Amino acid sequence: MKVSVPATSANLGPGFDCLGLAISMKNQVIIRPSKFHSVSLKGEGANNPALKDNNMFISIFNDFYHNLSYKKRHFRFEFQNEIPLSRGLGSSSAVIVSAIASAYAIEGIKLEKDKLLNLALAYENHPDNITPAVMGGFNVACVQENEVRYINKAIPKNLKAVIVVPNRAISTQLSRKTLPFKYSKEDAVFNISHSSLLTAAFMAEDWEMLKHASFDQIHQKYRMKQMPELFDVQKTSLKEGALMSTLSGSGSTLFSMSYADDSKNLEKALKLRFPHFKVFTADFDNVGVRIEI
Ligand SMILES: Nc1ncnc2c1ncn2[C@@H]1O[C@H](COP(=O)(O)OP(=O)(O)OP(=O)(O)O)[C@@H](O)[C@H]1O
Ligand SMILES: N[C@@H](CCO)C(=O)O
Repeated sequence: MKVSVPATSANLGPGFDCLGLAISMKNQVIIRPSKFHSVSLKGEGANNPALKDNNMFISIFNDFYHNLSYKKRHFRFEFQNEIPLSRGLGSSSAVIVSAIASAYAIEGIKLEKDKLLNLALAYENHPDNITPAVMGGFNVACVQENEVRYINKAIPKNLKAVIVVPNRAISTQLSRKTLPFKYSKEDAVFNISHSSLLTAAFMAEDWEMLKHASFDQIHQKYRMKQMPELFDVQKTSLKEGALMSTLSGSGSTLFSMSYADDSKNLEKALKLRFPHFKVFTADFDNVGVRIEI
């Protein structure tokens, strides 16, 4: 059985904890019944001993599997990870979503995507990464009485993600601690209006509007101060043809969106200017979690 989940970029500037989209890089796991428990890790995190000894995927998988199955079976887990850890590309959401989906799939129990999303919410209480991880595409989501309410829209092929991954990780938990406890009415109005305009721009496919809508007052500047070079990455991206350029999730990655025709130049300019960071172009993912029995 094979499950794969795409990377995600959350917040998209002003949409703190509510906007996110899926990117075509994935974490994949193959699970087979086996005589003994065993784990193989390739790609991102392969050299991280914590992922072998105390793996979040395996602990979530076991929680669900033991509830769903009366059998006591062992498995071999083969992980192939493309999503870098703690860089703001939804690595934790990918783990949560794939672990829950795998526990159901291995027992042959059908799990609707909406139910999967709501189960994932117990592990990540903001829905902006888990929703695109499950559904793909662009998503606006909020939580009401422990349920995710969302609207989803596919992203056309003529747009690309241009991604700058710094060489330093930022944990979401720590990055949330850098944010103020209170905001002014002006900052609240700024973010509500920009987030609404950005959502409308995605729905109407008015890509030029992203150049005006993607600004934020409530989280990016506080977080980016931890790595001031990111302000420069953002400025360079917007100057070199990005439609929008935002801190991806809680950082440290900078996500830009551009027309496919402009993406090569943008990638080249960023590679030249920031040779110590990983820069690449990716498609968007409009499918979300994939399960092959
Ligand atoms: N492939 C993986 N296998 C097991 N655990 C993982 C894996 N990827 C991430 N994790 C767990 O998730 C943690 C990172 O989560 P964190 O929320 O800080 O970053 P992120 O999800 O990459 O960023 P963001 O939520 O901003 O997009 C890691 O410290 C590890 O515990
Ligand atoms: N909305 C979340 C995304 C990262 O998990 C944050 O900005 O902290």
